[in-house]
Amino acid sequence: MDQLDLFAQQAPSLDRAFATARRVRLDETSWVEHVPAWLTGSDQLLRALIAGAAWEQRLRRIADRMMVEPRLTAEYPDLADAPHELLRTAAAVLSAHYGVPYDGLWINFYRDHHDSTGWHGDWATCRRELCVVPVLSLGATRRFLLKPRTGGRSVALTPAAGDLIVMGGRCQRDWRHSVPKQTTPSGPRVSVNFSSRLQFQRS
Ligand SMILES: O=C(O)CCC(=O)C(=O)O
Ligand SMILES: [Fe+2]
Repeated sequence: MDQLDLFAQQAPSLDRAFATARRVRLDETSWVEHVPAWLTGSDQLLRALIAGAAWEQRLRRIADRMMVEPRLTAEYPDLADAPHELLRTAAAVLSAHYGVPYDGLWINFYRDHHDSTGWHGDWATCRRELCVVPVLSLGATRRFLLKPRTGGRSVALTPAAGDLIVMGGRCQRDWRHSVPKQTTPSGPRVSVNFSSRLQFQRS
């Protein structure tokens, strides 16, 4: 086994202290936090999810046309069905830290740099005024952008493998987020989005 394989097979470890967290205040009531290297040794998890998650090709209505989403998605409304034990541990650590009981997941697979997700707010999973939505990145580094719903300059984050992005406050109402296509070739990326039934209910 060479150095690279040894590194790739490093045992996974979660930073329960969130020591690297950097919070960006988007406006008076919205924020986003970037936690670099929150999960180290994430390579095995990436491979297990690509190989074993229940991937579906979804359609999305844009204007009056149904478009094939340029990514695959696997949804686990019940955390008990999560396709990897480490995701249940991650949900428990996030719940303790952010004070929200995460009990479900949806996972996205961006097969290469052509895959993307357009500007949106997470309506289906956040109907409360204030939500905390963690997204764990695995695999290739891609740009994660946020911009105000009413327009204006975007804020760019570049989550790498094992980084956590957490959107909070009124971010799902007042801001939009996206993962744009890029011209530079990239390998696969998987994002794990944590949901909570508590946040489904309107407040
Ligand atoms: O892939 C990401 O980092 C974000 C995914 C996302 O925003 C979503 O699925 O709602
Ligand atoms: Fe989203």
